Amino acid sequence: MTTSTRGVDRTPAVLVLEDGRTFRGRAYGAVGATFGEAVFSTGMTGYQETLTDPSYHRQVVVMTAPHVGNTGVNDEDMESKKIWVSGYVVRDPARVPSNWRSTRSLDDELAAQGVVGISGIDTRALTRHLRERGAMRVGIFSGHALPDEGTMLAEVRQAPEMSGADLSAEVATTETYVVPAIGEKKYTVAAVDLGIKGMTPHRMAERGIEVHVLPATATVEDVYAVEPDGVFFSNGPGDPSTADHPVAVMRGVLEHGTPLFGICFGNQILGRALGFGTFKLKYGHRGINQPVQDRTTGKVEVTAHNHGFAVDAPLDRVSDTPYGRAEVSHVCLNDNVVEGLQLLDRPAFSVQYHPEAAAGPHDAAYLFDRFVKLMEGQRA
Ligand SMILES: NC(=O)CC[C@H](N)C(=O)O
Repeated sequence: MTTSTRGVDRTPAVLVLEDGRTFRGRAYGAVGATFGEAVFSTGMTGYQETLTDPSYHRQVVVMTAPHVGNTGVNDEDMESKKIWVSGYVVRDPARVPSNWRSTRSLDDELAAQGVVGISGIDTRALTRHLRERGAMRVGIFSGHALPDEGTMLAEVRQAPEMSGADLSAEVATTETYVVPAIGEKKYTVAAVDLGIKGMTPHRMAERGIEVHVLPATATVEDVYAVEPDGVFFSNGPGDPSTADHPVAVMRGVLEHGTPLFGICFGNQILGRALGFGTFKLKYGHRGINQPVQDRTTGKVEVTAHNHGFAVDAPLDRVSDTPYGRAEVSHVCLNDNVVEGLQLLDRPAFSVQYHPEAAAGPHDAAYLFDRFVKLMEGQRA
C-alpha cells in the first residue's frame, strides 16, 4: 500500500470549455495550465493504460467513474513510456491507493510527469455537457493566482483543434525496434507505428510473431525490407484525414497482396485507402464496455474503444474498391458506427476498437488469430 504524499490538494483549479462553461475544483497532479480536446472515458478501471495510450495525445480525459486512483500506479501496466493525455479530470481522487502491485499514487505520478489535472468537479455534469455539445477544446488552470475568466477563455480558443491535427510523428518511434516472438518464431510482421500501444506487439508475439515496429515515416520499401509475412498499421492520435503518408504506404501493401491488419487509426487508414471518407464523431467512443457485433459471425463482443473519428462506409452493401470488394465487418451496437472493415478479394481487415484489450475485456482477441490465419493461408 502506498500513501499519497500530496493528500488532498487545496490549490484551486478551474476547467474552462471553449463554449465558455467553467467548472471550479482543486489541482490534481501538476499545477499549471494545459490545453487539449475534452473527451470522456467510461472505463471504471484501467486508468493507467488510458493515460499512457499515445492515441490520447492532446486530449484532456474526463473520467466518468467518480472515484479514480484507487489502485495507484505500477511499473507493469504502462502502454508506452509516458503519460500522453494533456490533462486529467476526476471527481474524487483516492486518498489512499491500495493494490499489491502499486508503487506510487496516481496524483504523484501525474505531478512527476508534469501532467496538469483537476479534481473535485462534477464530472457527470461535464460529461452530459460534452454529450450534448460535442467534444471541444478545454483548458485546465491551477494555482493560487489564476488569470481572469476572459483571459483563460481566450487562451482555450487559441489552442489547436483536433480536426486537422497530424500527430503520429509526435508520438511514434523514430527508430525501428523488434519485439521478439514468445516461443517458436512462426511469422514476421512489419508494424507501422502511428502511436502503438505496448500490448499490441505483445499480443502478436504471444502468437509466435516477431514484430518489427517501424516509424510512422516508413516507406513501402522499408516495410518490405523486413520481408514480412504480414503488415500491421497501429492506433494513433489525430485526424485520419491528415494521414496521407500511411494511406499511400497501405495502398502499396494492398497492391502487393500481403496480409494486412489495422487497429483504430489503422482502420481509418484502411478506410481511406479503399476510398471511403472519415469524419469526426460528436463525442467519440472511449471506454472498455462498448458492444460491437462481428457481422461475419453475428456474435456480439464487449470491447475497448478510444476513437473520436470514424469511417464513412455503407453498412448495407458490399462496396467496390480499387482492391476488390470490401464490406463493413463490425458495427457498434450503440450507434451503428463502423467498427471494422474487411476485403473480400484480398487478405486485409481492420477494426476501429482495441482487441489488444489494455485495459478491457478479451472478447476480441480472436482478431489476432484471424491475422495469423491470413498469414498461414498466404503460405499454404
Ligand atoms: N486510438 C486511435 O487509434 C484513435 C484514432 C483517431 N485518432 C481517432 O480519434 O479516432
